[in-house]
Order: sequence, then C-alpha cells, then structure tokens
Amino acid sequence: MASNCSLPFVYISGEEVRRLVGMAELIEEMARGLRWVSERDEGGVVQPVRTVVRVDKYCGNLGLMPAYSSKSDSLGAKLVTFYPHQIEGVPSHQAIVIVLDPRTGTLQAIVDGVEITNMRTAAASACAARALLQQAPRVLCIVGSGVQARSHAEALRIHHSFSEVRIWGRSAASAQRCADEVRAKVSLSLPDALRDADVVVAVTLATEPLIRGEWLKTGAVVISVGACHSDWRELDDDVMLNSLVTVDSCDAAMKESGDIIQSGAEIFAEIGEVISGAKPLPSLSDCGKKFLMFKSLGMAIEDVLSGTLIYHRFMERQTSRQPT
Ligand SMILES: NC(=O)c1ccc[n+]([C@@H]2O[C@H](COP(=O)([O-])OP(=O)(O)OC[C@H]3O[C@@H](n4cnc5c(N)ncnc54)[C@H](O)[C@@H]3O)[C@@H](O)[C@H]2O)c1
Ligand SMILES: O=C(O)[C@@H]1CCCCN1
Repeated sequence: MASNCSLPFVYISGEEVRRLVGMAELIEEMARGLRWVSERDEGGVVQPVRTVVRVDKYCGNLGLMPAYSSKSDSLGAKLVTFYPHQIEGVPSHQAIVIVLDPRTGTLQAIVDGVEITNMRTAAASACAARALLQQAPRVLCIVGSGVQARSHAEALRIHHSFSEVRIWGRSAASAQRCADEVRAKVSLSLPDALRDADVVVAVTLATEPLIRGEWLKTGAVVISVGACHSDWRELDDDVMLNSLVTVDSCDAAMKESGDIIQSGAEIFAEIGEVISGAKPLPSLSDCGKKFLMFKSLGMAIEDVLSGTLIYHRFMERQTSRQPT
C-alpha cells in the first residue's frame, strides 16, 4: 500500500490522481452526479450547502464539504481552503478529500484535493457546455489564467473542437504562460478576447463585475466558475439579467453566488435537470434571453464521487501488483 503500508488507510497524491483518472471519464462521472443531485430524494445524494469558516485575520476561507451518494455508495468529504490574496508560490486553493467506507464509517483514503478540485470543476463545466450548446462552437475564451484556466482548456476540448482558444489574464505574462501551456492565443484586451466567442469560461478571483454583457455575442454560453461569495461578482447585471441561468445547485446559488443574489437573476434550472431532460432548454428567442449560463459553485458530491473512483482504481492497481 504505497509508502504508508502500516496505516489502515492510504494516501493518494496529486500525481497519482492524474495517473489514475482521466478527464474524459471524470466528465461522465460528473454528469451522473449532477443528474442525481437534481433528482432530489430519488437521486440519493445527501449534501448540505458548504459550510465556510472565514479566517478574516488572513483574508482566508475554510470550506467543509461532506456528501453521500446512495447510488454509487460513496461517502466522504472535502476540506478546502481558499485565500484569494495570493502569496507568491502558495496555491490560492488547497484541499484534501477523505474517502470513508459507507458501511462502517472507517477512513479508507486521504486524497490530494487540489488535483481533484482542478479536474472535477472543469469536468462539471464540460458537462454543462455539452448540455447548453445548441450548435458546434468555434471560439472558446477563457478569462483568467490560473489553474482552473488550464484544466478548463483541457476539459472543454474533449467534446468540442474549437478553431480558436483565447486566454485573457490580468497579468499579460501569466496569460502568456498559460496560453503556451494549453496551446491558446493571448488576448491583451478583454473585449477583444470575448468578441464572437461561442463559449466563455470565467475562472478568476475577481470580486467586482469583470465581464460585461455588451462584449458578448448573442447566443454565447457563459460558464462562470469564480465569485463564490454572496458579495463577490464576476459578471455584470447585463450578463446576468439577459441569461438563461442554470446552476449546479439552487440551494448553493441562493446562498453563495453574488452574481445571482445581487443581480436578482432568476434561475431557470439546475444543470442536472437539463442533462436528464427533466427541463428541456427553450430557444433563447422564446424566453427573451441573449445568453445561456452555467453558474458553478462546486459541490461536495463532485469531490466524493471523484475521490471514491480514484480510491477504487488505486486499490485495484495495488491488488494487481501483489505477487500471486
Ligand atoms: N466552482 C467551483 O467548483 C470552483 C472550484 C475551484 C475554484 N473555483 C473558483 O475559480 C476561480 C479560479 O480559481 P483558480 O484555482 O484557477 O485560482 P488561481 O489562483 O489559480 O487563479 C486565479 C486567477 O484569477 C486572476 N485574478 C485574480 N483577481 C482578479 C481580478 N480582480 N480580475 C481579474 N482576474 C483576477 C489571477 O490573476 C489568476 O489568473 C476562483 O474564483 C475559485 O474560487 C471554483
Ligand atoms: O467547490 C470548490 O472546491 C470551490 C472551493 C472554493 C470556492 C469555490 N468552490
């Protein structure tokens, strides 16, 4: 059992997470989770809205995210810290995911949560893009150049072949590094980056509206991943009020999404309801909207399903390596 064979549980590092699970299969795992969440009791997911402990002295936050899925028999939790005022060399988001045996409550694994968070968030966004896009997209614009920008560039290309991927970042140097890594083009101006984009991914730590409706193409699909505090914004009212809004969880959105709460935008559906077909998408002209949006806040079940899948893979590999 790796280097910690004397422990009754295993530790799975970020590198191992990457080796054990691929983005394509995680997209399908997230699609199941999003659907189950929106099926309410029938879906068998138990997860309270995240508890956030504010660490005001250091402008930090600690999120506690437990969940259980009866359909996949997965139990666990993520502990995640997010410190928006980044210190050079320290990741703004750090996390661990614990996997528990649902039959006994016994700890089975501690899994690096940074890699899970990066991958599962982008995988959930890719599910949403697949469900919301009405036709094949051409241009992807990623606003932000941190770790989520990178994982979203990977995940969104799995089901769509974009002819152009643009990155905009506050710092041109960091945007260039990100663009080089993900084979994209840097845009130095945000309106230029957004012009005619079919899919816009917002992955910043902005706390004030950054993206304006006037810069977006009618019909654009906007995936908003940042602004996860009731008083933080990433999008202006024009974007919000002209969007057909879907969310990962209505309960979380009404508690945590500054863009939804402060703009007063109505939620059309949870993305799980769109994925399952329970809420078919109306045409934009029928509903008088210009854009389609997925507001992602991140749910514990995404971490617990990912952590459990990774744990099972890890154990299978250990077993197959045992001498017979
Ligand atoms: N919805 C989810 O499930 C989920 C999961 C993880 C992270 N997030 C959120 O996604 C966002 C990106 O996370 P990350 O892990 O990539 O962080 P990161 O620290 O790696 O990158 C953050 C990026 O935002 C930029 N930025 C910071 N302040 C800005 C501002 N005022 N205007 C424009 N850009 C600004 C930084 O330059 C950097 O490019 C964060 O808001 C984070 O909380 C959401
Ligand atoms: O779901 C998550 O993992 C993140 C944690 C930080 C805030 C936004 N959501």
